[in-house]
Amino acid sequence: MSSAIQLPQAQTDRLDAICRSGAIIPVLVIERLDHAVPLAKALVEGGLNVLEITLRTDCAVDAIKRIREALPEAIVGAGTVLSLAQYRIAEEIGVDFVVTPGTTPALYEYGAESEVPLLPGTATVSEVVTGWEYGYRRFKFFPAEANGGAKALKSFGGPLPEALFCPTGGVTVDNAADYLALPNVMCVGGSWMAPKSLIDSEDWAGITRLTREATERYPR
Ligand SMILES: O=C(O)C(=O)C[C@H](O)[C@H](O)COP(=O)(O)O
Repeated sequence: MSSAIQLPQAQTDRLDAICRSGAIIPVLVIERLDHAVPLAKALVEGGLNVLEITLRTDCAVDAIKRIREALPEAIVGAGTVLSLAQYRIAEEIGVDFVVTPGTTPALYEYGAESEVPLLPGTATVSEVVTGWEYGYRRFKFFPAEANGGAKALKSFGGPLPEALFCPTGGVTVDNAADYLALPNVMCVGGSWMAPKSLIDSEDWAGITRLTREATERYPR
């Protein structure tokens, strides 16, 4: 069975371009607005230009606006989108993509008709199959490590070889290799290169160092 509402192929193509432009999508929690631009610059300098800013903090929307202005070369997505209202805000501020940690049919439907592509969060095969009914073929797998890690994703590839994933949640510079070796993984997401301790101490050079370590180990 498939829904009357279908994700256009062009949106899958756009997601592919975003998810294939680097092996890693950093997932950022920005608590202070003045951290937004130096943090984004530190990551871009380390070689990552696709950034997911979680809408978990009060300043997240303004942080995205500032980063877009200061770093037009960065591809900026809104993460932790939990509702249609947040999806609309992400559209209004002109993000390049939206990421959800988990996905309801309402979010799948909204994403299929939006100009802004959705990378929908899934944790089970059933959730992937729900997205499949709306034409989705690209997904986030969250929380990846807690849900069986690379072994689980490898198993997803049996019945659903066309579904490609960005595993996120518990991914590290070391275990990223297990995911990136799978044919159904496009890239991984994670916060390890921008830990709260380094952001709080405004150690932007330290964040660039961790980012460079990751991009040198996993060049696209
Ligand atoms: O907020 C969201 O939308 C999420 O899905 C959660 C993030 O993906 C994880 O917080 C990143 O995971 P860690 O790399 O383990 O920190």
